[in-house]
Amino acid sequence: MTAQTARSFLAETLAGNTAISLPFPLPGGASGQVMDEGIIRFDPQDGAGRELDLVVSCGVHGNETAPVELVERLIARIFSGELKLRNRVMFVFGNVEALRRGTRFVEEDMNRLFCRAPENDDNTERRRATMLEMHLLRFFGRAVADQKPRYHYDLHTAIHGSLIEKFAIYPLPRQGRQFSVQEMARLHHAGVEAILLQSTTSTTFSFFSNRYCDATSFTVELGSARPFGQNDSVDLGKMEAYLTQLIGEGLPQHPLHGESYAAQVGCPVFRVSREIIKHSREFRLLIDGKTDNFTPLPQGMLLAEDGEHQTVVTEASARIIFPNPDVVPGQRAGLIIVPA
Ligand SMILES: O=C(O)CCC(=O)N[C@@H](CCC(=O)O)C(=O)O
Ligand SMILES: [Zn+2]
Repeated sequence: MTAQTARSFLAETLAGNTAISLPFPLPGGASGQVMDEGIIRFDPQDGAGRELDLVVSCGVHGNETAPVELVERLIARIFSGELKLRNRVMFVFGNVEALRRGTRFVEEDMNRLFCRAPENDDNTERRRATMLEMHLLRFFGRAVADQKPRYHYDLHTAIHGSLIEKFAIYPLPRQGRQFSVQEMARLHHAGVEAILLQSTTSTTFSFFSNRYCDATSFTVELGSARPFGQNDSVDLGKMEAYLTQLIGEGLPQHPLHGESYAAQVGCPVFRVSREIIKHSREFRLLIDGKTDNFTPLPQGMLLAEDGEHQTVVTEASARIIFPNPDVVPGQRAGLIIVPA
């Protein structure tokens, strides 16, 4: 692949071309390397002058294409020399086979397969999740050695309508660390309109990088899931500008005013109160599975039944996120959130 054709890293990946060698140096002076199918990393000319190391992933769900198009644009801008690197960056197209098919997953939802013991890698998504973990550990290993901050943004779009279009899930930082208001404010300036603090363990990609790579990590929901080429209504301008700044310059600092999270961050902040787990095939969600994200739930409402077990909304000012009665038993069928 030459610097010219390298612009279509996404097309090469979807075509199954993994044997890609890149010109050295790239026009802006950076070096690039394809690490694996759909995984490419770039190193700045002057590694010592960098401020942070960054992973931007997308396409962990294959039907969520707007973030994939955003990442493809960033890669093309690095190849052309228009975006000059200050920091190391690795881009990940998460579930390549699902992206080819335009489906959320092939055999199993990959965003439920991180942080597992690596045995039973008996399907496409399990093998891929293990491989992605290895690549992140390897990439961030250098930041650990150099004591540079590590960032991971896992970009998604939602299959539900949403009363708040762009929002981020913030997994609890590793033991002894706190949620950072400055990090939340950065995301708000990047177009995110609400933050969900998640204090429980999880099996998502962002939870993995947070827990095992000590990265500041977020799952970021950026609008509605649509097929490639149909994302004009998803405005990713602010997110693209933010990622451009992280790659080419460094971390913006925002003044924090006021006392509450919402005042300091500039947008509502929620915390996950409970996960609704589908334990058996008898599970019934008593609201429509297509209910918009952030829809308020009246206190006292019977929300779900699973055999004898009933889920009643006990929380005041609760809302629902990601309602999905069709997940396989054992998985989460929704989240109840409350103001933080
Ligand atoms: O709209 C939906 O129901 C799903 C959107 C989606 O894929 N969300 C992520 C969130 C991951 C997290 O909780 O960090 C997912 O379900 O994997
Ligand atoms: Zn997703």
